[in-house]
Amino acid sequence: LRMSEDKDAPLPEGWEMRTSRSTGMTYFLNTYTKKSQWERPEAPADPGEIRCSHILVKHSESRRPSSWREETITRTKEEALDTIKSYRKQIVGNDTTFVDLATKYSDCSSAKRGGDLGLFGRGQMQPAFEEEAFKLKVGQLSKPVETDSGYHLIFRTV
Ligand SMILES: O=C(CCc1ccccc1)N[C@H](Cc1nc2ccccc2[nH]1)C(=O)O
Repeated sequence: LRMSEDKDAPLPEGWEMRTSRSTGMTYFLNTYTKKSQWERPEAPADPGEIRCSHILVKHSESRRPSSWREETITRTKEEALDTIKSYRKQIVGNDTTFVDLATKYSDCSSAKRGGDLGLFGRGQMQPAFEEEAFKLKVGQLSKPVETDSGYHLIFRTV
C-alpha cells in the first residue's frame, strides 16, 4: 500500500477532505484557491498570501534605530536578542500574551494593531522575515528572526 493511498495519513497543509453531496465520493479542497480535485494531494497547497503578527526589538545597528517608542534606540544587538528571547519565554509560558507584548514593546508601527502586518505574499517583506514566516503553520510562533530592522518574533494567523 503506497503512503499516498493511506486514508489515515494526514492531508498536507492547506487541503481539506470533502464528500460530494451528489455522488458521496470523496474529493479534496484547496482551502486557499477554493479549487477542488479528486486526487489526494501529495504536497502542501501554496498559500500565496499569509497573515502574520510580529514583535520587533530594534537595536543601535538597526536599519532605522528609531520607533514610536524611542526616538533614538541605543540598546545593543545582544540586549535586543536577550529581550526578544525573554518575550518568547513569557508567551510560551503563558505569563502574558503576544498581542499585549507587541502593543507595549514592538518597535514597529504595527504595534498599534497588536503586531498585525495584514496579508502579504512573497516579495513584500524582508527576505529573512519572509523565509521564516512562510515556514510557519497557522497558529505557530517563530524562534527569534534577525533582519536589518532588528529581532522579530513572528506569529502566523492566516
Ligand atoms: O517596515 C515597517 C512597517 C511594516 C508594516 C507593514 C504592514 C503593516 C504595518 C507595518 N516598519 C519598520 C520596522 C519593520 N521592519 C520589518 C521587517 C519585516 C517585517 C516587518 C517589519 N517592520 C520601521 O518602523 O522601521
